[in-house]
Amino acid sequence: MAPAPIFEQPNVAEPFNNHRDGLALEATSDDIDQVNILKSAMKVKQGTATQEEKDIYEKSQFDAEKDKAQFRQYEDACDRVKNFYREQHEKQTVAYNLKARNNFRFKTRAEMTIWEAIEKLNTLIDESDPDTSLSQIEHLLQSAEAIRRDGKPRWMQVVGLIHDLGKLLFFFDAQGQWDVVGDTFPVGCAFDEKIIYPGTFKNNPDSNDPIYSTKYGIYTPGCGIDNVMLSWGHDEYLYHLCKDQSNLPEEALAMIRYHSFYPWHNQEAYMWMMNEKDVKMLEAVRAFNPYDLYSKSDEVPKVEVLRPYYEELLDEAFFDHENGIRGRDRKLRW
Ligand SMILES: O[C@H]1[C@H](O)[C@@H](O)[C@H](O)[C@@H](O)[C@H]1O
Ligand SMILES: [Fe+2]
Ligand SMILES: [Fe+2]
Repeated sequence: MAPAPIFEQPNVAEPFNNHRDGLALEATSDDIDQVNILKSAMKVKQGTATQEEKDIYEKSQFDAEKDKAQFRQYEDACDRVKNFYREQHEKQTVAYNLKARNNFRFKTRAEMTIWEAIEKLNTLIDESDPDTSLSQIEHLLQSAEAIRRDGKPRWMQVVGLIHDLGKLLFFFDAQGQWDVVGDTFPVGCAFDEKIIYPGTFKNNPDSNDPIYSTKYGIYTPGCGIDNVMLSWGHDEYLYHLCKDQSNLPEEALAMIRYHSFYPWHNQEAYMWMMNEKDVKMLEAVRAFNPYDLYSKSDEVPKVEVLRPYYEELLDEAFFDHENGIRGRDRKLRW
């Protein structure tokens, strides 16, 4: 018997980002003009990115082969990283994930602009990351700048700038860092050996569950990654915020939602979950990954010099067409 749906089941028959089109339908003609200007500014067509500037799939400036040996060396990582993952792998259960999602849905934790969020995040030191000694704001700007340097679309530069803002969760409802940062993995089915430190799942209660410990668990092959419950953290949190409150195309939303799902986009685990849409989304997530990872060695960006440029991008990506508020000024619900 198929298990009952236990978490958000997006209606895959509806066009993605239908929330935007829904708004446009109820709007006045002035609003519709504004939405159209905005859509063309973002080069968004039916919620999907068009090919503009340099193709997002065109090779990045980074030499992935050379850089690979430099980053994500978990075997050599310090105890801080190893302890982080031991705790995370023990505590990310189906039960916890249901609770976290439920809690998320019925609450607004803060109202802040994107730049306020960037500044607030800056005090966090990510315990899961073996590679960066830079602050969060520097990491975000480095990623964005690398995407910009390669001539990628403006919406993708925005993804670089915001992709880790979900780590703000740490200052709200989190139980620690284990439910905020680190790589993600599905819960509700067997933990794959390709997840880093796979041995640390043995104390996760779901490892002994008769259903969750089977290969497919509560899922069916081809169910689509959007229908899978990935361990709760900064990706999922920011994805929901952007889906509801931004004008970003679906490729951007996938980059945000799956950027930490290394077992999938980097190790080819869980391929059996994919549906047709995921083939395209995997390409997008992979196109983004080098900018997240390899930009960590670039020079330190000058925040105040770069800010005006990125505020213009935010104006487009977060333009509030209901109330006519510039994206940079918009107080988002966090
Ligand atoms: O340590 C890092 C960090 O927390 C990143 O923000 C996350 O996206 C990565 O997947 C993780 O390995
Ligand atoms: Fe991240
Ligand atoms: Fe990142």
